[in-house]
Amino acid sequence: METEISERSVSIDILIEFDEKQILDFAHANDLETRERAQVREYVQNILRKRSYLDFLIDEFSSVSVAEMKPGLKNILRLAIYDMLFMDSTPDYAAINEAVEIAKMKLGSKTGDLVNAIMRNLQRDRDKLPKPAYKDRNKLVATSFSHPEWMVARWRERFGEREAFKLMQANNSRPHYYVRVNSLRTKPENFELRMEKMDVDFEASDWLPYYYKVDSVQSFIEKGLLAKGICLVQDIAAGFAPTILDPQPGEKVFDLCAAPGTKSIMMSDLMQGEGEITSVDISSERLKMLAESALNYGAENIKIKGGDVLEVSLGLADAVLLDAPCTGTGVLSKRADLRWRRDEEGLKKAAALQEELLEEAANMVKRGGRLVYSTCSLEPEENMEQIEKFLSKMDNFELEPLEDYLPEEVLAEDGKSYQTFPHTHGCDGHFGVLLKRVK
Ligand SMILES: C[S@@+](CC[C@H](N)C(=O)[O-])C[C@H]1O[C@@H](n2cnc3c(N)ncnc32)[C@H](O)[C@@H]1O
Repeated sequence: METEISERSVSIDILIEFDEKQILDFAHANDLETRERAQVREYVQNILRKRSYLDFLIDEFSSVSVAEMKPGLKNILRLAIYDMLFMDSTPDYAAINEAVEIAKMKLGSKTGDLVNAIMRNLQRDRDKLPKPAYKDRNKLVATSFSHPEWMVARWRERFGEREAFKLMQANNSRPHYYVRVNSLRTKPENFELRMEKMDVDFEASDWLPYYYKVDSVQSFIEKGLLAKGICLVQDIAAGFAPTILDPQPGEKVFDLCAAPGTKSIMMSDLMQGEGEITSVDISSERLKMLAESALNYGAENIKIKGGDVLEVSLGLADAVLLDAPCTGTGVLSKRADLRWRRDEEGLKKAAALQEELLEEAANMVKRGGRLVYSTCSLEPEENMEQIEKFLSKMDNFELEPLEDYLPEEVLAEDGKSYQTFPHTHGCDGHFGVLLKRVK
């Protein structure tokens, strides 16, 4: 019981900090055991995936509105309601008691009483819970599916309502994961034997070699497979950008916006460690992760360079990857926090930065060389519209066909870009193109 309280308590601390500072920091859980840390992640991500709906219920059952509540009380209630309604393993009395204990401990006995009253009200109506019934369709959908209204409005308009529902349902589901074998460390057949011994259910992908779909990466962490560099946790759609860049052993490659580095590591593997990858990123914190991974994965041909892509001078490369910073609307199932951190202004800013970065990246490609632009966004302004703008300014680049590299089902009709969607492809939403410098 005590550890359960601490998992819940730590989850609440993380959620409070997210409300106050927009920072999602799982380091609060560092003192817990591996499994408890995983439980904290589940709580936090699931509560963020259901946040608007949980807030709607709080408003229905409390005399104080959510808008007036301080982050402490609000997040204790969000977790308690989530526990009661969505955690089959938690009986109602335990959901209530633990929330009351945490409220008393963090905010005093009066708040404990308030939490108790609100939760008892909700428990009484547990089998006939109210449903959101706003006249404004976007508000209604946004509350029911726990997405921000601006996102709902644009997706309903672009995809139609049924399709938008499916996308949001996928964003609200627990995602599948992919692991990619690092061939610098082991062979796929040995890796499969290892997974069998670990009792892991896996499915080899027929899209790209070396990828396996798994339900959880927990046992890979526990057995130290990531720390030993045996495999990488990387969504299969994140592997498309390095795949179409197709870096060859001996080539000179720039990975701009490289940290935390999964694409650099994958490219080092594709190049069999021969040639040179210069991995650039503006974040020194994130570059530390890249440096550690490069060591773990035996990716010896990675050279790390801190700095702003708009300012560094690197010379020319055979192949350049620009995995641009973006809104991340394609990865909302794994990063539930992103939906609450993004807005339309942020989308405009991301698109403006991407435009500058792309022009700069293009200047680093030697004649005859390749440039891949990729994002984990679903928004046209960050994807194809960005490329159309680029091509209207630069007559020395052309789009290359991708059917030799990727399955048809992820390609646009002309075969010159890929875009995956969580609800149709069962993986994260990624976009990418391959550009060749022709003169
Ligand atoms: C989508 S993430 C990159 C993920 C990475 N390619 C991978 O596969 O692990 C975008 C990265 O761009 C970096 N970034 C943002 N603006 C930058 C700039 N002006 N110059 C260099 N890096 C930048 C961020 O720090 C972030 O690490």
